[in-house]
Amino acid sequence: WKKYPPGPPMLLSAVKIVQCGFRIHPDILVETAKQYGSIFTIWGASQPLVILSGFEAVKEGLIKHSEIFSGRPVTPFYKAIAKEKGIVFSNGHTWKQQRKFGLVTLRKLGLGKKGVENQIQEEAQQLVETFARAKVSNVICALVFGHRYSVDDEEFLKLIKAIENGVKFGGTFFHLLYEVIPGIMKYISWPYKTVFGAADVVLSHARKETENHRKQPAQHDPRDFIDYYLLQMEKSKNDPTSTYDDENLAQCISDLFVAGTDTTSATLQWGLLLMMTHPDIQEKIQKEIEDAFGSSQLISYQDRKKAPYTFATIHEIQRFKCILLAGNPRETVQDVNILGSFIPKGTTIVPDVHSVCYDPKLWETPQKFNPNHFLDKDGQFVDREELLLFGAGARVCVGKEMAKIELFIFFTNLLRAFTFKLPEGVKEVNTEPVLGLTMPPHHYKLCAIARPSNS
Ligand code: HEM
Repeated sequence: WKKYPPGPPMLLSAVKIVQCGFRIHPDILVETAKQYGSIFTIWGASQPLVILSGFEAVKEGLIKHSEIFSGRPVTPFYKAIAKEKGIVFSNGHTWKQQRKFGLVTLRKLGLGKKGVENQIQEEAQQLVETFARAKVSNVICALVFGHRYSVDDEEFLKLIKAIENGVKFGGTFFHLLYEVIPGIMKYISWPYKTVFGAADVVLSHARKETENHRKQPAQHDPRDFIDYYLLQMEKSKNDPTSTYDDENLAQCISDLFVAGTDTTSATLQWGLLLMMTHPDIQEKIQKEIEDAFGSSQLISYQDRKKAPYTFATIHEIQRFKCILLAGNPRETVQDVNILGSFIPKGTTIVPDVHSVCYDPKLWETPQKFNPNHFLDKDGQFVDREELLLFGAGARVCVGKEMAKIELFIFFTNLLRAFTFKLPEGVKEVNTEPVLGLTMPPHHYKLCAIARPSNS
């Protein structure tokens, strides 16, 4: 029996989870921290979970002991889905090699530079009412497959639906049941058909695109992620330590879609909802955008410096409507002592990013939407390390730069083109999140009024 940091008894943890309808509410973790301190243990579906609560504990774990906390727990369900391939659900040598390749290749393809930015600008030009998920996915399509899809392409819509279904399943009752009884599918398979089917759709699509690329090899001038990967496979075919193979490639592609679509689109959906409920802030942003770029100038990420209030608001949207239930789980790869607590090797760690977003010690008005949190007294943007929405340390989000560019360019173009209001007769909008691993708003209707200079 290993020793873990203190926390509520096993039964109490289980009761709380059941009380919440098998969907842990982020507030439970904050409440528990008040009683047990910033490092405590709760008993999850099949094993103890050590929670790091508040900025100091999360930073100490993810940044100061970056390597020790760099493992990813691979639970029975995620093992069945991702087979420990790719980036998100791999560990050790495979993870190191695939992650490094992913980062380097995304950078080569123009992450943070011109390439991907042009793609994002192109998508932003086509702002339509069904923008969010489809537009975000199309940026990844262009990067990975080398082409985009029309938003009504059936195959593309199938892919987006599959990603949505995959993400929605995380944290549900049947997900937790699988983690506790991995053999459950032998007895009841129907709850799992949709999610395994969704994983199949994404992986089959990845394999089909890979075959198409093989038929037209890039040779010396790789055009996209798949081209780079195939060249790397060829280069390292005699290296016995190589993990570059078809299965890792398909899983990397799936990872980029699944990790990069719902996160960015949920943030944008919250952004528009908050603009509807805070018309004064929306107006201020529109004025800033108009003064800086007029009504037609192409907006690039570099331009964020000319729009500090807008950039600060995007960060505040991320803080105030933190889309992560807690933070992506990690695993300790060796025994460690942090802030006086001993945590054994192989423990699942949940960095509670939510608690950091609302920590009254860090934010002037934690419960209020307030872009000033990211502005200095002269109205200039201040980047704050306490905003840990992309994780931190060895496993920090691979798409962080890309997501930042997307959020800025999509958001500014949307607000330049439209004013967002509640539809006629609607007085209120539900501002509670849909509980899950990623937490978007509930479906809502908005009224997008074309702004005079754009109509
Ligand atoms: C607003 C948008 C996004 C948010 C909030 C977000 C957040 C995160 C978080 C919290 C993690 C876990 C980090 C950790 O373990 O500490 C992560 C990992 C990851 N993200 Fe993102 N992400 C976003 C967009 C993207 C995009 C656009 C891509 C790809 C193009 C992407 C690809 C990945 C990958 C591959 C990982 C796994 C890294 C690893 O395990 O080594 N993400 N992201």
